[in-house]
Amino acid sequence: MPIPEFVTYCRNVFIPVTNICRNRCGYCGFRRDPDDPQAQLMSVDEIIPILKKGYESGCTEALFTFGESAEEVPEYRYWLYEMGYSSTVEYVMELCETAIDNGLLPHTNAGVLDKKQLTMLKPLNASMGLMLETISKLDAHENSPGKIPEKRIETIKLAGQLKIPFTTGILVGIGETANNRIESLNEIKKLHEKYGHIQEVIIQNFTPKPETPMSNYPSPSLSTISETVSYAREILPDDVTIQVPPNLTDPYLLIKNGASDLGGISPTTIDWINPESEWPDIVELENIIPDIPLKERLPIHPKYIQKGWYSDRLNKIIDNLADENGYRKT
Ligand SMILES: O=c1nc2n(C[C@H](O)[C@H](O)[C@H](O)CO)c3cc(O)ccc3cc-2c(=O)[nH]1
Ligand SMILES: C[C@H]1O[C@@H](n2cnc3c(N)ncnc32)[C@H](O)[C@@H]1O
Ligand code: MET
Ligand code: SF4
Repeated sequence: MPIPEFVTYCRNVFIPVTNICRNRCGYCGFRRDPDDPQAQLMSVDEIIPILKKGYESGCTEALFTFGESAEEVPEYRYWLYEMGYSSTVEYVMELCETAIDNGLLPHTNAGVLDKKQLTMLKPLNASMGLMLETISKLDAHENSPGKIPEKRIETIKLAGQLKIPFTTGILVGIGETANNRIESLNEIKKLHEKYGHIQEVIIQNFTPKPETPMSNYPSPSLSTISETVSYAREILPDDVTIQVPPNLTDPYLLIKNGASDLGGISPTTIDWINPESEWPDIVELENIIPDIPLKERLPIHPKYIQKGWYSDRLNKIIDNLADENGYRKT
C-alpha cells in the first residue's frame, strides 16, 4: 500500500443536540431515557457560545449529533414544543442557520431521515452523515428499528439522489464477521458508484461503554481494524477517503494500510460518543505520524467544492475558509 501524500483532518465543534433516541443500540453510551438526569435537548442559547468559541479557535465545522427519531419519545416532543419548534428538522434548520451566522459549516448526523427531511437540510449543510454500521442483522441492534440495514441504505441513497456530500462508515467489533464487513463495504461502494456522493468512509472501532449491554464485550484488536482498513481501501473507489478516529486507535498503522483522514478533531469540545477518549492535538498527531504531512480540510471535501455541491447559503463561508484547491486556507 503506497503511503498517502498527506493525511487530512477537520477542526470541529461537536454538539450533542439531544441524547433522546428511539433506538437502544447495545453498544451506545450516549443515549439517555427521558427521565434520566442527564437527558437533554440543548437550547440555541447553550449552543451559541460553543459555536463562537469554536470559530475563534479556528474550527470550520459544527457537527450536530442527535439520538435518532427522538420525536417518537413523547417527553421530547413536549420539550421541543416548549422551545417553540414543531419538529426536529425545523429545529436543526435553526441550528444550522445559527452555525452559518457564526462562520461555521454545518454537518448534521441525525440518524435515518426521509426525503423531505433531507431536502430541507441540504441547503444548510456542507455535508451530512449516517453510519451504515453494518449490513447484517446483529443482536446489538435487536432493539433499534433505525438500524435495520435497508432503512440506513435508503437514507444514504436518498442523500445521493439529492447530491449531498456524505459521510458513512462501519462500526467494527459489534458482533459482525469479517465477511459481513466486506459485504458492508461493498454496499457502500455500490451506493457511491450509483450516486457519487460518498466523500469519506469511517472505519470506527467499537469501544465498550459502562452500563451498556455490551460493557464487557471486547474492543476489536488492532489487527482486525487494520485488516478492515486494508479491505476498505481495496474495495472502495479511489475518490472515497478512508477515515479513522485518532482518539480510538493509534492511526499510524492504519494510515500505512490505506486510511488518509482523521475526521473531526476538536480543540474545544469532547467526543460525546466516546467521552473517555480524548482527541490528540495537532502537534501530538505530527509526532505520531512523523513522515506524512497533515493537511486541514473542511467538512465538504475539495472534490465536492469543485463540483459545486453546496448551496448559495454557504458560498461566503466556503470562500472565506477554502484555498484554491479546496483545503483550509492557511
Ligand atoms: O468526532 C467524532 N466525529 C464523528 N463524526 C464526524 C467526523 O469525524 C467528521 O467531523 C465529519 O465527517 C466531517 O468530515 C461522524 C460523522 C458522521 O457523519 C457519522 C458518525 C460520526 C462519528 C463521529 C464520532 O464518533 N466522533
Ligand atoms: C455516531 C456513531 O458513533 C458510533 N458509536 C456509537 N457507540 C459507539 C461505541 N460504543 N464505540 C464506538 N463507536 C460508537 C456509531 O457508529 C454511530 O453511528
Ligand atoms: C450517537 S449516534 C449518532 C447518530 C444516530 N443516533 C445514529 O446512531 O446514527
Ligand atoms: S448509537 Fe445512535 S441510534 Fe443507537 S442508541 Fe445511540 S444514539 Fe441511538
